[in-house]
Amino acid sequence: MVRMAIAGAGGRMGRPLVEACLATAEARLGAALARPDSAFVGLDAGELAGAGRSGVHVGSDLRAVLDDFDVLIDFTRTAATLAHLAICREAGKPIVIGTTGFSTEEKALIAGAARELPIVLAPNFSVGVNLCFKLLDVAARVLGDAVDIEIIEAHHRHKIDAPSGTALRMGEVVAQALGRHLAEVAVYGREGVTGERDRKTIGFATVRAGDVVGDHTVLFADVGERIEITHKASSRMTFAKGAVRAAQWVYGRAPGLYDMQDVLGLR
Ligand SMILES: NC(=O)C1=CN([C@@H]2O[C@H](COP(=O)(O)OP(=O)(O)OC[C@H]3O[C@@H](n4cnc5c(N)ncnc54)[C@H](OP(=O)(O)O)[C@@H]3O)[C@@H](O)[C@H]2O)C=CC1
Ligand SMILES: O=C(O)C1=N[C@H](C(=O)O)C[C@H](O)C1
Repeated sequence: MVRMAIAGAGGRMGRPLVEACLATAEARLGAALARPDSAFVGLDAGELAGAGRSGVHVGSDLRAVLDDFDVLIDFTRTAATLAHLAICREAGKPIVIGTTGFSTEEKALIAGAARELPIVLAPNFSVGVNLCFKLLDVAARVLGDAVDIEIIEAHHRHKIDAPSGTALRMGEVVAQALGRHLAEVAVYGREGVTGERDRKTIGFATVRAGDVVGDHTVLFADVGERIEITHKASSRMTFAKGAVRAAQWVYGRAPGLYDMQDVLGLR
């Protein structure tokens, strides 16, 4: 039985995370957290998630609940996740991080903490997206430098980072398969007289609209044919179930930086 704490319990991901945790026989909801000034503090976390009474009330101080959980699941904002990570590092608590939008320096900080702590960091916890990462690697190796590669993603109007963490990881997967460095070949949007396309570039296009949960397409376009690998999420529960699975998997592991490919045995 793994006891889990959910950060950002009132958020779009926080609520399905609480629900997924409560619905998993081998997991227990140990704690739920929100900002100190949040109207959710004091509410029953299960009721807030629409999953019925859990007996766990939303708190606002991670240090105060350290004895109540084994693994923290954090899908919040970069600054909040890094603050929670510092506390987990002191306390030796594993952490599952779903937050996206970290800078290179912030990713290095997380990697540093993983020398002392088991951490699962993944831009997408769905099984389908992680399968797509494998398919993209194969597609890029087979198609090679003959094709133009473009990554198109769409998300809801509230998303604050772009391109999505998943789109960036897709870019890294195809770039690595082709022996390119994403930082050198990425093109983030186009405007004006751009000139002809340089074959080695990997283009990103971002759509933000309505309530789109998360769509990703990688387009491999040759002359005469094109291949599209697409994933569409229709429920956040797919991410939440994956994160709860990751929390069960990471508990008791050696320190290290893991991702969902490790959890699913896809590496
Ligand atoms: N890896 C994956 O599979 C997925 C990752 N994500 C990522 O998860 C993150 C959250 O997304 P989403 O749930 O849509 O966002 P929301 O804005 O709905 O939720 C964020 C939550 O974090 C809380 N929060 C923000 N700042 C703090 C803080 N300083 N201290 C404590 N709590 C804080 C918010 O509280 P308040 O509302 O009071 O500000 C809110 O409850 C994003 O980075 C997103 O990209 C999303 C889906 C899947
Ligand atoms: O913010 C979201 O909603 C999502 N963010 C993740 C990302 O940035 O890749 C994953 C998912 O697509 C939903």
